Amino acid sequence: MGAYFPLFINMEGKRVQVFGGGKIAARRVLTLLEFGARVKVTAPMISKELEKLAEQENSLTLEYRRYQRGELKEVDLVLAATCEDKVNDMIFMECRQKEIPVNVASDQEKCDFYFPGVAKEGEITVGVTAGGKNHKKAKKVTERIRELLKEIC
Ligand SMILES: C[C@@]1(CC(=O)O)c2cc3[nH]c(cc4nc(cc5[nH]c(cc(n2)[C@H]1CCC(=O)O)[C@@](C)(CC(=O)O)[C@@H]5CCC(=O)O)C(CC(=O)O)=C4CCC(=O)O)c(CCC(=O)O)c3CC(=O)O
Ligand SMILES: NC(=O)C1=CN([C@@H]2O[C@H](COP(=O)(O)OP(=O)(O)OC[C@H]3O[C@@H](n4cnc5c(N)ncnc54)[C@H](O)[C@@H]3O)[C@@H](O)[C@H]2O)C=CC1
Repeated sequence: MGAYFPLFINMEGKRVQVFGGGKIAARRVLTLLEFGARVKVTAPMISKELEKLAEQENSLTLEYRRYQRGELKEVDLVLAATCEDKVNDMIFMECRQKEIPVNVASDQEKCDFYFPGVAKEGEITVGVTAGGKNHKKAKKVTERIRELLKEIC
């Protein structure tokens, strides 16, 4: 497959539902909040990091429960980041059926979009992806761009 086009989306007020409340969810929720999204995290266990964040951020709500098949409605974007591959697959299938853009953290084949490494300085925003093929390289490049932006912006 060819490279994914870097579309820059207005996330202000968009409703994002994140399944899973672990390490990966926390990193991504933090990024989404910076861009003005309204985020709901649904998971039986939610990390301390996310709990602290929810105390400070009105745009973040936490739901302590498992994903339920058929539950998705009035959602603009979904991230499936549970540690259960089967659950992530079920979320993926429901999103496909309801035409909700979805990212499955455990399976690069099941991503309508990749979650980029983000470098932001003032009005400049850079998103980095290796097209699902090399998250380590994406991370390295993002870090270098962050340094560069600090220097020149
Ligand atoms: C395909 C993608 C799917 C998606 O969009 O969900 C995906 C998939 C996977 N990542 C895995 C592991 C890790 N990913 C990271 C970090 C990042 N991963 C990110 C994006 C993406 N990761 C998507 C596009 C990737 C691309 O562009 O090619 C970044 C850019 C953005 C973000 O997640 O915030 C962020 C770096 C930016 C930053 O830090 O700023 C770390 C932490 C670290 O490296 O420190 C680890 C821990 C492991 C380690 O350390 O090895 C595994 C598990 C299997 C494995 O270990 O290989 C899979 C599953 C699979 O590959 O199928
Ligand atoms: N894309 C990426 O950058 C990376 C992706 N991964 C993948 O991401 C996924 C999550 O990784 P971590 O955050 O490290 O896991 P974690 O173990 O820290 O968190 C897992 C979360 O899933 C929740 N969960 C379990 N069953 C659930 C259900 N039925 N419904 C809703 N939530 C449920 C747990 O309560 C917990 O909050 C894994 O599938 C892993 O393979 C892992 C590393 C990096």
